[in-house]
Amino acid sequence: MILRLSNRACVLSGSARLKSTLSTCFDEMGKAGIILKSASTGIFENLALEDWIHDHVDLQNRSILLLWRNSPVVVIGRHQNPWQECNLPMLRRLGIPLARRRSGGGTVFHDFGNINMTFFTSKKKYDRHRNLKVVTSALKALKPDLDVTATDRFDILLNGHYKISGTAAKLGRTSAYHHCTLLCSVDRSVLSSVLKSNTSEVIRSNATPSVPSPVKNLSDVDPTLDSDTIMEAIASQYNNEFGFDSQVITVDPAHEALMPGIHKMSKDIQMWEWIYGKTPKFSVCASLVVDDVNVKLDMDIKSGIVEQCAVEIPEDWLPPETVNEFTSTLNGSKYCPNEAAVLLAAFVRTRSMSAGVAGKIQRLCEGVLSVM
Ligand SMILES: Nc1ncnc2c1ncn2[C@@H]1O[C@H](COP(=O)(O)OC(=O)CCCC[C@@H]2CCSS2)[C@@H](O)[C@H]1O
Repeated sequence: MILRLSNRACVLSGSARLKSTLSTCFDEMGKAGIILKSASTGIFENLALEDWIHDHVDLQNRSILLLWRNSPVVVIGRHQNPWQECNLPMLRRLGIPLARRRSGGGTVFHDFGNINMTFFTSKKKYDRHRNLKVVTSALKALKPDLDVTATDRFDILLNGHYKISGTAAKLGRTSAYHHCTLLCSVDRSVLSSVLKSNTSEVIRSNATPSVPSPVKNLSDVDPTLDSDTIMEAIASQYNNEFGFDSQVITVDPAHEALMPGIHKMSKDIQMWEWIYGKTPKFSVCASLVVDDVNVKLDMDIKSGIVEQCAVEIPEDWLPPETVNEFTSTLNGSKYCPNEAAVLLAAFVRTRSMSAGVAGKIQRLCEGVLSVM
C-alpha cells in the first residue's frame, strides 16, 4: 500500500503490493474512522465503489465517509419507474445518463455542483440524524448565519423551505450505508426539466414515487460556498463529530487490483436489464391521435419487457389482422424506443402492403414510440 501525501490529501494506490486490497489496507491502517474521496466523476464507477466497500470492507469496528461528485446524471431509487420519474427523451437528447442505485427512495439530478456523501457503518451504528448533523454543522462552521435544518424525512432544508439535500440508505445484514446529496451550484434549470416526466399520465404502477420539493443551491445564498470548500468542511466535521483523525484519502474506483471485482460491479449496473429491467411491473394506457383517428394503446410491462400489447383502432382505418400482427411484433420485446423502432421497421419491410397502409403503420409506430 502507498499512502502518498499531496498537500493535505493522501492517494491510496495498490501498486506497491499487488496482494493488498482496499480492505487489507484499512486493516493495516487500524483506524476506526476513514475519510475517502473518489477520484472518479462517473456515476457507475462511484455506485460500484459504494457497493464494493459495503460488500468487502469490515465495517463492524470501522466507519467510513466517502465523498464523491458526478458529471450530469439522473439517479433513480431501487424501486422506481424511470418513465414516471424523468423525461427520458430529453435525457437521450442531452446525452445525460440514467442510473439506478441499490438504495430506495426518490429520483435526483447530479452534476459537478452536487456533492454526494456516503456514511458506511455497522448496522448498529447506523444513524442518519447524526450524519446529517455532520453536514449542517459543517455548513454552519463555514457560515454561522446559515439556516439549515434536517427534517423528519432526512432532507436538509435551507431557510425552512428549500431542499438542499436528499437522503437514501441501504441496510445489509450487519452493515449499512446512508448516502445523501448536497446542492452547492447545480444547474437548476436542467434539474427541473429532466425530472419532469413526459409520460407519467399514461403509466399505472406501484413503483415508489419521488417527493418533489422546491430546491436551492448553497451558492445562491453565498457564492463562496463552493463544492471543494464544503467537502473539506464536511471531512473535518466528520472527524470532530466521531472523534476520528483521518486525512482525506483519494481512491480510484478504476483500480481493479485494489478492489477486485469492482469493474464487473460497475458493468452490471450499466446494463439495460438493471437500469430499466428492474422497474416494478407497470401498465401503459394511452390515447393517441394518429391522422385524426383516436387510437387506444394498452401495454403491460414486466421486467422492462412488453408482456401484452393491445391497440384499439377503427377497423376502416387499419384492418384488424394488420393491427394484430403489429401488436404481436411488440410482445416479448424490450420497452425501449430503439428496439421497438428496429422491430417495427422490419415489420413494415417484410410484409407486402400498400404505400397508404405502410404510411399509417409508420405514423402509428411514431405514436407508440412517443410513450417509451
Ligand atoms: N441533487 C439533489 N439534491 C437534493 N434534492 C434534489 C436533488 N435533485 C433533485 N432534488 C429534489 O428532490 C426531489 C426527490 O426527493 P425524494 O425525497 O423523492 O428523493 C431523494 O431525495 C433521494 C435522495 C437520494 C440520494 C442518493 C445519494 C447518492 S446517489 S442519490 C426531486 O423531485 C427534486 O425536487
